[in-house]
Amino acid sequence: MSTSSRNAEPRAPLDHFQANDFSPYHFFSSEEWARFRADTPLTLTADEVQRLRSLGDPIDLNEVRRIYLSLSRLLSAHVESSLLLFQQRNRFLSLSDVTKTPFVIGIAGSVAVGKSTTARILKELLRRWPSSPKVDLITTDGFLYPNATLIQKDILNRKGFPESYDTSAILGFLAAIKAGRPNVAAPCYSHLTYDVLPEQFTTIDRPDILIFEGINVLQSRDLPADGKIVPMVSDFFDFSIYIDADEPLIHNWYVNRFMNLRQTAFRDPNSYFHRYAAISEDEALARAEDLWANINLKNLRENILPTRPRADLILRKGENHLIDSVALRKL
Ligand SMILES: Nc1ncnc2c1ncn2[C@@H]1O[C@H](COP(=O)(O)OP(=O)(O)O)[C@@H](O)[C@H]1O
Ligand SMILES: CC(C)(COP(=O)(O)O)[C@@H](O)C(=O)NCCC(=O)O
Repeated sequence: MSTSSRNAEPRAPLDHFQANDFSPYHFFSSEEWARFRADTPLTLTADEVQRLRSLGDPIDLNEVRRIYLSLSRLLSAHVESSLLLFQQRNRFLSLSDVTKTPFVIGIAGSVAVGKSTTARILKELLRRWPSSPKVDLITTDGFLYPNATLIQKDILNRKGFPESYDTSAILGFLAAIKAGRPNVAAPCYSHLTYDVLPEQFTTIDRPDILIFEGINVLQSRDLPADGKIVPMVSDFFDFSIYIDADEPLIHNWYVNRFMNLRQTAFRDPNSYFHRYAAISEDEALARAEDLWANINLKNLRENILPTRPRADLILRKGENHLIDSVALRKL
């Protein structure tokens, strides 16, 4: 069937999900993936998983066992190899007294796909490894320009698009982390006030592992006209994960979450969306659909999904947020 109509839904490019000899990925069903956990112990309880999950994300202990234990085992192998390589390079360069800098894991994907849950579950699993590494988690929303700046630039309705982030600040933050600097400050964002929190920072002090999560972490920058060489955010990553799902599913998760937030967070008078707690269900639904279609879906198609082929690992979700397949980049 031809899809030449201008109104036709563009199809997500799923080519790298079709296993073939030329694909840079290995593909696994969730059942195949689950077997790679081997004897990795389950170190989280059902209560802990419930506390870690975001609103609307039904992840449970079974999903942690099925998907996250294999991931934890794989990441453990990567962290170990990175340490080994670091030691071998120091021997090669006759360096002593050099401290290993953090292993950085990037997590990308659409708004409302469940990146925060994945990031929090991973953080807890990794810090419970026998070596007890120090694991920190930072989200890129703190690096959004404050609403006042977005309004001044007339791009409040482009929140989440590349131009709404202070990318130089992100690069500066990651460069400092990778240089092993102590007490590196990251700005904080509040989904309640829908704005960056002025003068509020999280301090990151030389963790063993840093998880860096956000819709934009695998994006490249336009090359500056002055020919200056600029790194990409992902140049600082040792491993990257993309959380994937079909558009209609993410659309449902976004709209359902918005409607659920009306009964919870939006009731708080400090919520930026407080006014949507009081309007009719139909009006609220129309607002959620509008935010999805005109901001988040647009951003997914234009700026987020195109970064998927850069990920080392793709976790693809089906109905109910359950991961149904996994793609792992071949080495
Ligand atoms: N308007 C809002 N008010 C309160 N919490 C929100 C709001 N929007 C999103 N959240 C919460 O913020 C977190 C991040 O959501 P989001 O940025 O969409 O990424 P993801 O769903 O991929 O984790 C989630 O825990 C979500 O439930
Ligand atoms: C802050 C966000 C860009 C999400 O960033 P994320 O934490 O997913 O990296 C998003 O939640 C957002 O505010 N989008 C703008 C449209 C909306 O209000 O949903």
